[in-house]
Amino acid sequence: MDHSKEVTQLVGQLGSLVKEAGYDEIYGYQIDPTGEFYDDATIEKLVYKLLKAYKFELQDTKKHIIEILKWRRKFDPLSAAFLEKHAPKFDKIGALTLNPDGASGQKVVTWNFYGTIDDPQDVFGHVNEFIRWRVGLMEQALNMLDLNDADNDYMVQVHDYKGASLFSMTGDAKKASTSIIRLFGDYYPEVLSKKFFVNVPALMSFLFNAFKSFVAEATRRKLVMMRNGSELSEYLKGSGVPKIYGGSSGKPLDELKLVFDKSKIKLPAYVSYLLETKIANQVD
Ligand code: HEM
Repeated sequence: MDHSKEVTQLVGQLGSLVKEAGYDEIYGYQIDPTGEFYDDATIEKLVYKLLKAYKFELQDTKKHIIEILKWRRKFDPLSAAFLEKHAPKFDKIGALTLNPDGASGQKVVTWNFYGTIDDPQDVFGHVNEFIRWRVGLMEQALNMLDLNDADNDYMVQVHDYKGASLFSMTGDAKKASTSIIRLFGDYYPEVLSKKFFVNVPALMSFLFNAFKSFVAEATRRKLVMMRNGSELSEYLKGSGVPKIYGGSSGKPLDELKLVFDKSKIKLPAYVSYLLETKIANQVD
């Protein structure tokens, strides 16, 4: 179905949404049509994505855009991704890889190893610290997508639960998980192509349905659970995927990790501008 009418209508109203929210950036793109970093073609793609998330209902989409903008103004996810230094304990439980020869929607992959956590209180007990790190990983992955490339405008997320036990599913872990699930559901619509859960211990597989109940319906359909890591290759292949998961890379995930380093990775112009402005204001 052609939705160009809704896209045009919504693009025409972005200026007023920006005014109402007091903020003009979503997923690193400037959405104020009068702004110097505004790019028509990209914003049309972004607006299409947002409309799709809310079933092409204009009023509902507008309401959600305002909520997303207000949340981004307050939470500052770009800072979580590109400025803040997160505790080294998080390095072990998350990674971002690129998978350039992967299938459509499978060129950017985030990984979480929540089963390797020895001390759940240390990781999930300070929930804000955890949330800022997890959102930062999400934003770094978003930054590697290209909304103008129909093969790279969605990402894959993998949860590897190797080593997980029911003892590690503490109250803190449950609270942190449900907070992230809600936050991703509310503020990151239409970014996932698939989310895979691998090495899920048989005794914990019931958690799949338990967690799924918190997830929005459209996302629920994208979740796939499997017993072993190597089964992942039935769904995800490529040079950004290590052999233990059935991919074609001989390197372990640690070596494939994309580490954000400003000197090596060029951030989009508007993201750089916003970050530089923030740094300048901190110095003043
Ligand atoms: C030690 C045990 C576990 C911990 C600490 C944990 C942690 C988390 C966290 C932090 C999230 C938030 C989303 C994210 O970070 O991407 C999440 C989501 C989720 N988890 Fe787990 N989890 C555990 C076990 C399991 C198991 C065994 C399953 C079964 C497959 C499972 C299924 C899910 C599902 C379906 C979601 C929602 C997906 C989403 O909306 O992102 N979890 N979990």
